[in-house]
Amino acid sequence: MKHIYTNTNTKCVGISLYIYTHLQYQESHFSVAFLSKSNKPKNKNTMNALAATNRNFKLASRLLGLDSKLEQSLLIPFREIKVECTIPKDDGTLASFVGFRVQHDNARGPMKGGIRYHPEVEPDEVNALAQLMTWKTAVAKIPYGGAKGGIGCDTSELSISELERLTRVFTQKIHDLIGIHTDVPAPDMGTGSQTMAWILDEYSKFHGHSPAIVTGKPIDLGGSLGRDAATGRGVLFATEALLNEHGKSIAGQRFVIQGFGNVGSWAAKLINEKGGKIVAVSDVTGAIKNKNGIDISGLIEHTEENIGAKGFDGADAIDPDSVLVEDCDILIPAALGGVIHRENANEIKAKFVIEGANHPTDPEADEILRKKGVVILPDIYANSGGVIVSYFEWVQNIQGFMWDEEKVNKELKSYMTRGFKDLKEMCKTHSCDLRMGAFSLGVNRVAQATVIRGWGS
Ligand SMILES: NC(=O)C1=CN([C@@H]2O[C@H](COP(=O)(O)OP(=O)(O)OC[C@H]3O[C@@H](n4cnc5c(N)ncnc54)[C@H](OP(=O)(O)O)[C@@H]3O)[C@@H](O)[C@H]2O)C=CC1
Ligand SMILES: O=C(O)CCC(=O)C(=O)O
Repeated sequence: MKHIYTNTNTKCVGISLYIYTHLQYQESHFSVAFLSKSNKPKNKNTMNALAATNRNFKLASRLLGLDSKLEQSLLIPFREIKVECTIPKDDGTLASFVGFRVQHDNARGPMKGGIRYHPEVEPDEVNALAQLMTWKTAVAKIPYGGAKGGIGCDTSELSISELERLTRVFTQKIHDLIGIHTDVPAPDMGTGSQTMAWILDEYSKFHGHSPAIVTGKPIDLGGSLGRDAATGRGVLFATEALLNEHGKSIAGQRFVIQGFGNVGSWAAKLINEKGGKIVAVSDVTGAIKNKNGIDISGLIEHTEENIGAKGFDGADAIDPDSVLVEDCDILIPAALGGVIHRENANEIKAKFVIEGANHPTDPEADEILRKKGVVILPDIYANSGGVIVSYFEWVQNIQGFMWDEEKVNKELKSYMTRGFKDLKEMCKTHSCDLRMGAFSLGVNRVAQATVIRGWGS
């Protein structure tokens, strides 16, 4: 059953500050880069991420008629880990960060989910994202549970060597709580294949060479062909499945994409190749618009050279806050959570919202959009392409056999197509929208596994 676990290595930031200042360092040499935030939403217009996720879970649980004890057991995380990570910065001073790994549920298999590096990483959000991973892996019907991790840090303020030291310290603190058949991390916002390579290397010092300990790693270390593009490709397949049902195709549709990192840029490229027109894009540097369609290959080159979309010649700069409400047919949020809320939901022009990001839509906005007739394809299905190909990567590592990219993409398409069919079936059975269809599909599969194991009574 689930255990609430307190890691003995965990120290609160206050204690570590005391120890270090009294050992050898002057307070001026020491910066605390992150302090745990309170249990409040980041944005006054949004519900706390965990409260919102719990709410959706409980609605699904009631639809399924789950017993209240089983409901409690499914809701409480298996284990919550919080660790202090102190590194020497390049200038010799020390900086402390707080890292988290929340392992939500393992009834269906090893827990799986990304590691996020972002200033807004805080316990409730990591908890919510871990829970979403449990339902996502179940919707995808891959043999995993759910987890998520993160470090509260601003990657733009850290050098590559500082990021490497931070990742290695974090891995040292959690290595005995993750494992190939226990909990397998992957990239998320602010992390990528290089981060996974450092985790693999550090973990392997304790446990021997272990390529399957992370997914989304470089191909040379056992990564899978197609994993880099997988979440964006999954977004494409999910969009195609939804449009097909509405008698439409990608060609000629006008898209707006918020976020131009791994998910947003791959989704843009693949949608563009299918004839979709990307009319506005944003990232942290700003937002741009071209009603005739942005040249996506040119924008990818520009972002690589200039570290951001700002200043791209082939489009006009617009207010980043307005990107979500730009005129378009399909909106793809592919950055942060809680960006669609009660203050902007009414202004959204898109007829379809495809959730590339995790938890981009606040429950109040969900309701407003539903009343407006906007169809939302929920995160736990729409962005599941990443974890599906992570599963293929893990399988390849365990088999010691590499698949070609064609096989990876073909299998991904077949998993995404099956997921959409299962999701629609659930909507029909329970007369509910796509979000509740996805939640009830995921929750039902995890509940069944829990009961069969004998944990549910
Ligand atoms: N990577 C994966 O496989 C998966 C990711 N996801 C989810 O997709 C989302 C994006 O992740 P991923 O693409 O991996 O992350 P990346 O770090 O690769 O990219 C994030 C993008 O969001 C942009 N961004 C950050 N803050 C803002 C903001 N306030 N407004 C507009 N853009 C912003 C970043 O801008 P800049 O580059 O300028 O900093 C960057 O373009 C997250 O919610 C993640 O959880 C879901 C499933 C799998
Ligand atoms: O690939 C994975 O294991 C997890 C990706 C992830 O974090 C997500 O789907 O949100």
